[in-house]
Amino acid sequence: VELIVGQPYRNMLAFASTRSYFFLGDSLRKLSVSRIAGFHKTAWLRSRSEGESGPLTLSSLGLKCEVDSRKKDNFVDLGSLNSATKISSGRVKAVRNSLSKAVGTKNTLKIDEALFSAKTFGELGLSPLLIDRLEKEGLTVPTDVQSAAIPTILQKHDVVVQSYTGSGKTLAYLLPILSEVGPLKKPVDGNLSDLKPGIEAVIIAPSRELGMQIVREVEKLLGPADKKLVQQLVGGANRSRQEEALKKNKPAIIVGTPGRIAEVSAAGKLRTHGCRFLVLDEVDQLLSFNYREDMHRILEHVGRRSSAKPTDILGPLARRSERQTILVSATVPFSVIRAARSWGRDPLLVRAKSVGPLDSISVPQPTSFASSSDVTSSSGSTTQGVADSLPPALKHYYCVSKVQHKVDMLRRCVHALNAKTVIAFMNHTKPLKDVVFKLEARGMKAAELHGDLGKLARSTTLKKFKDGELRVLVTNELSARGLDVPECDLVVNLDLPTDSIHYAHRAGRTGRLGRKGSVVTICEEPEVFVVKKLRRQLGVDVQQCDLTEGKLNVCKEEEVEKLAEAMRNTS
Ligand SMILES: Nc1ncnc2c1ncn2[C@@H]1O[C@H](COP(=O)(O)OP(=O)(O)OP(=O)(O)O)[C@@H](O)[C@H]1O
Repeated sequence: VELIVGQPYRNMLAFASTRSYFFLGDSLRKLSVSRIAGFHKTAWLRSRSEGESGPLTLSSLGLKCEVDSRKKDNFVDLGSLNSATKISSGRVKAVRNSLSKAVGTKNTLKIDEALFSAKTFGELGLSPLLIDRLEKEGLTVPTDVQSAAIPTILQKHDVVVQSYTGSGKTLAYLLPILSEVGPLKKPVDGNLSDLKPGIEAVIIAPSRELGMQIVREVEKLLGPADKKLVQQLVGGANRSRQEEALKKNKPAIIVGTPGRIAEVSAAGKLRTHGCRFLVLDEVDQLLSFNYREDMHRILEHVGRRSSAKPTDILGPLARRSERQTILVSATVPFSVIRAARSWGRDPLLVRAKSVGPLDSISVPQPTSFASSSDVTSSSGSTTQGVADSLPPALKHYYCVSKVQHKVDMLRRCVHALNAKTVIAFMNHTKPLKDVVFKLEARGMKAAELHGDLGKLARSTTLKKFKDGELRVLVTNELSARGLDVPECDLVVNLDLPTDSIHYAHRAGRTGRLGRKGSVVTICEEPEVFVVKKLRRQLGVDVQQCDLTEGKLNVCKEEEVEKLAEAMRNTS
């Protein structure tokens, strides 16, 4: 079945989540060579060679419409499933109300509500109880990716959900699950209390902070009386307490990190064979080497085995399980597509305005560059065409600086853009402290955030940053995915990201929900070619700028070469 969402309106941007994470803990567990070797025979092995492939990403909004209309012959209008409605002034008002309710008074950056989908949650086939809950939470209008994903998941398809950062992917998979599982599910023959015992959904996230964020979203929807029906199994927390809670609360939904879930499962304390849903959030991250053994176990144990026999070629992971497999990320390299084909049954690719078979996707050619030796690509591959994973409202700049002036450049950049909430990325942990020291010395409130800090220090720093007590958060790659601070209006790359995927996730920390945001990459002169390469891969205009007289000035094309020449002469 090939479908296209009949939405006449432009893409949406969802709310700010508080997804933040660091890759300490259970991802760093030792791997068994023999397990990995066996594992390599499966889809994982194939994912290794994915440097030869590119990501399948969202088109920018304007381009998207073109792509959709070109592919129209191959797609069916989702509007036939859900009568498309026009956004009336009343609808816009409802969205505005919904947003202001949900955003609260703290957020000052403007959200473009016109980018929200025209549909209401009520039109998507969700359970009435769930719709009531959503309304109570001030959520009435689904984002485009939710409009596309919810009916598709409810129709029991395996899916890969892809849309740009901050576009509401979490609810896009949580809502159809909660519509089928737990106390908010659709009544069966009018019987609301038809609750099945046992775990019905397992959601995996690559870090404990991200896992906890998802838990909080589920708890919010379940309400205080039923919040124990979701159980976290994240690393860094007391395992025996988690196991006790499992026994006592008999949760329907498990959210956790690969290491901890695999551990508890291996200890025989987690019964997931009756599980109906398996979600891998930030799936391309979960395909990385560190998670292989744990993910292998999870894929093997979640969901009842169907009678289908494994094929010799694909190995045990190819065995079809009766669970529904949902893979989610803003960036979907070919490794994800391959994994989806191996683990799912005729999976569909769900994007903001379209739903189609994975086979309908053409795979871009490989591109790759490495600028840092100890930062690995999330998927083990670099890819091209990730522009569709970037929030469309973002503005991208780069400026050239000598390495010793970078922090000063960052400070000037913050002032020039009058940025209030800034995330500065570096590739390594060690220099973060020095940057903080220099910023503080110049009167700019800053703090470092990385996985080597203790749990308490991390949460305190993050809270301070979210509360506006810090202006600049200096962090490393580990914060690039999931960290959600809606007020973040500037991302600065003090070191070049490893590849376009890393750029996209770093950049995605700002400009969430259609808010304004800028990304400034500060690079040395010899690195300019890398930025230009990134610019090509991203398909966005990364303009060269300089910072003089307290202003960010975009360099005119003819001046760019002169500046480069001047830099070469002074060095
Ligand atoms: N329809 C909606 N209306 C209002 N708020 C929404 C809606 N859908 C989601 N949100 C809120 O938007 C926030 C961001 O959504 P979410 O974290 O799912 O984005 P995402 O696409 O997963 O981003 P990322 O890829 O960066 O993780 C969440 O806090 C969620 O509560």
